[in-house]
Amino acid sequence: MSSLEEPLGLDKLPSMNTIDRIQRFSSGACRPRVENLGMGNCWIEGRICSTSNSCNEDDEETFPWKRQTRDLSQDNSFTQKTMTKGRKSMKFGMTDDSFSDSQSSPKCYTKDLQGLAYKFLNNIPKFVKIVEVGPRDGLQNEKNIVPTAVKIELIHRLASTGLSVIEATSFVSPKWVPQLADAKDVMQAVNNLGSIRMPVLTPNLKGFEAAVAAGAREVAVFASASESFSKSNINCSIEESLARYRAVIRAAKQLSIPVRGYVSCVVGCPVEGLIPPSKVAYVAKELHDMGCFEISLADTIGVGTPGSVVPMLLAVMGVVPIEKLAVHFHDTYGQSLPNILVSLQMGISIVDSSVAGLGGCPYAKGASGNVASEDVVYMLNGIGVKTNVDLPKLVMAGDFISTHLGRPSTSKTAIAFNRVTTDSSS
Ligand SMILES: CC(C)(COP(=O)([O-])OP(=O)([O-])OC[C@H]1O[C@@H](n2cnc3c(N)ncnc32)[C@H](O)[C@@H]1OP(=O)([O-])[O-])[C@@H](O)C(=O)NCCC(=O)NCCSC(=O)C[C@@](C)(O)CC(=O)[O-]
Repeated sequence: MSSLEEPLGLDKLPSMNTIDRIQRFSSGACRPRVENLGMGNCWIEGRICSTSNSCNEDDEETFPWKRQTRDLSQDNSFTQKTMTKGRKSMKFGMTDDSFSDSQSSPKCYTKDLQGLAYKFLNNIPKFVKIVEVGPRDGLQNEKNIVPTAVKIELIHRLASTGLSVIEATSFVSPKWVPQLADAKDVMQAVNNLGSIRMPVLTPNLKGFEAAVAAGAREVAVFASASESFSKSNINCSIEESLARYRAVIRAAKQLSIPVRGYVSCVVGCPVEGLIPPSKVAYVAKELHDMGCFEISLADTIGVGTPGSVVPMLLAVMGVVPIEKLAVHFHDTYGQSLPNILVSLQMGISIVDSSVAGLGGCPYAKGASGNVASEDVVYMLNGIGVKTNVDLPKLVMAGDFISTHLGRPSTSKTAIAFNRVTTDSSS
């Protein structure tokens, strides 16, 4: 389709000439050009290090630069030094001697880069489950009613990308969310899509029963860490909502239906401002204890940065096992990707996102679209994390719904992909 389908990855480096490689990476202050690194392919060969001696921490005789890296990493200004030197000479903080060695040994030089990259990306899970929320969170805020057939087609297109979880719709009051008043029709049309999980939002027993009648095999309940948002979104206090969800979960258990739990406003609330991490941890623990198999922590209005997300995650990780936690970011301030990256570094391996960056909550003033699924997959590809999602197909699903909505996708990856595709075909 375009040069993006043949990206330059470090896995391809052995077939490249060393000088060519250095020129490519050192020009442009180390910034990869999109045509080189398109589709976010991983250039960190052997990041999965369990099978590779090259990442053996103790193998300092074979790879003496590792000792140096470890020393440098104890220095607070390590990163800055590394980047500065890297920009100038691609030495990555090494002495001139070690660089000369590397030059005389291309293999070693490649391992230097790989090893250093591994240091930074060491803790990131090898597989991330993407929970696609576009058909629900993405569309719920659309003013013009999207035809049911378009919603169904979107879900089918998303299903063809390899996504394993697609949040299909909500069984909420149509007076509150008119856009999803066709939940029953949507669910009935997609509830047989093989092994793909299709959770739907259920705010109470009434919604749960309607969802099950329409064929839902997984549901989600949604509480908030902010009293004000709880009131404006589901018309009850946090405690009242937890009592409702206990009833939903009891009913779900009887039918062996898994229940996902959301905590909204995990960083900030449009009314209350900053939300204390302890409050988030409390609600997350309640949902977990009552039987939610997974807890999605949602920065509903997208105000979080790694500075506020890390303490929040630390608080929740203290009370809910990390493998049960998902993150859900809205991109109001463009912080979603750094927030996701830091979440992954902390061990989170489930990420919610929305195709084409659709989204927003009608009851959260200031909420913007969710992080775009295309951008998340691109980043994960780039750091060698598997998702099993086909990025070109995902971009096409985003194009489909964006065309229908009559506005461009907000996914930077989709924009870049489409630009390169257009350029290369003209
Ligand atoms: C929870 C309620 C229903 C309470 O709304 P209420 O008005 O307090 O409900 P009620 O129990 O008093 O009932 C009022 C009417 O609604 C009906 N009703 C009652 N329940 C249902 C139902 N399930 N499905 C269909 N109809 C329902 C009920 O039958 C009755 O009908 P009437 O007698 O007037 O004809 C309402 O506030 C509601 O539907 N809220 C949902 C709002 C919503 O969907 N917001 C967006 C969700 S996004 C989110 O929360 C954040 C998240 C998850 O995306 C993560 C993030 O980014 O933060």
